[in-house]
Amino acid sequence: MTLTNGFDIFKLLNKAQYRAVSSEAPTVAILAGPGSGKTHTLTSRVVWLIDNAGIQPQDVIVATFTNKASNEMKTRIGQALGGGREKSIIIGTFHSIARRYLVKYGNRIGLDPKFGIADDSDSRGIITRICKRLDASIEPPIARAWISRRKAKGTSDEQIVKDKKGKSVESQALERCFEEYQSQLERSNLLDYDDLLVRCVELLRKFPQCVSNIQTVLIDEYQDTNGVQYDLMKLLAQQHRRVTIVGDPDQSIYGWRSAEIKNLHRLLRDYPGTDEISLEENYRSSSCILDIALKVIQQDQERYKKVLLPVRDKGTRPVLRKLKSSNDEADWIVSEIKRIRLLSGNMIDFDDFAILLRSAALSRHVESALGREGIAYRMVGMCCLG
Ligand SMILES: Nc1ncnc2c1ncn2[C@@H]1O[C@H](COP(=O)(O)OP(=O)(O)OP(=O)(O)O)[C@@H](O)[C@H]1O
Repeated sequence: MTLTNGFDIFKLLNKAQYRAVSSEAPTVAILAGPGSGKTHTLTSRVVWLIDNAGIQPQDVIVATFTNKASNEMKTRIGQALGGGREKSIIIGTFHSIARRYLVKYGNRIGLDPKFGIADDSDSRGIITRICKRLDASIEPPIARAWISRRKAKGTSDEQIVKDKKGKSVESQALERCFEEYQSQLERSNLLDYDDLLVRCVELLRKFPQCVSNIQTVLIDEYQDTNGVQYDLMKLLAQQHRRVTIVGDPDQSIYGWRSAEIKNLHRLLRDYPGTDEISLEENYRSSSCILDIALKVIQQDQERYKKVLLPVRDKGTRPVLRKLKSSNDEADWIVSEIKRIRLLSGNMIDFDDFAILLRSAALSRHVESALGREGIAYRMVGMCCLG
């Protein structure tokens, strides 16, 4: 399959990926494990929908979970489509897409178009002040998480029933804090991140014509959507009900941010006839790594079952060592680096090794051990993994 500009981005697709990219079904669910080319497939589907199925770029919405992912996707789509056509596609995080519609049409639901955004630290500050003033024994971080969870739930029928049941156990102090927080935001013409989604849902429910041009909606990392994001996805796609999602239920990392694994079943229920496609080949890891990862994850009896077949060779068997102290761990890591380097006749150099830490605070012992052995190292991305 060649594009109108003669570029053949599809030649790199395997059979299952190709089927997903060119599926004629209105709704497509691509469910696959890590490193199986999900993002690559989603990007190619956007290109196919525009170049092959004739959908106009400005009628396509692609939602991702980070700005970085959006930018990368835009670049890749741009390279394939050419002619700057990617510039008209609405690609962004759920929040940026919601903000865009609210700026344009928010006055229809009584929003001042000059609204500001309360970022995390603004929200924290407002809630801390309210908690102090209320003099209730609620911790501001708990109140904040509760408020955010409440907004993120969305408004599906299941959820409303649950909310009604839950009301009696919700503490009055939290309710009060919630109300005060909302009126403070309103007085200051601010929306927090959750409000962007909630208000956009309200807008699109009342004024579906705001998205009447939208032909198709594609979602990356679908496993991380929460209730309100699901509502938003449905509303954005309400005109033609054409949705493509890619995700890996095993990789859901936003449980704490109300990501709902149930959203997958909800999608299959709400969009009967969804073309379910699994990508089984893994391009990233050796079979030894995949075997161990599967053994861990398969302990979850309720997981959505899917296969992961290595394309790469067997590789080296991963080793799990439990040592008595952080010092012992650090010494062992350094001795392993030296051993492996020696075994390779110094072909493997120090900058071929990476040591991953769950948090930067854990680096002290490792850094001392490396220092003792005179091994130069570089600390990168002082950000936690866990
Ligand atoms: N058909 C293919 N042939 C060769 N390489 C491929 C193919 N599909 C994907 N890849 C490569 O596999 C790697 C993983 O691709 P990609 O990032 O799209 O996977 P992913 O499933 O989105 O990963 P993750 O689960 O981590 O988000 C990339 O280096 C990509 O270029």
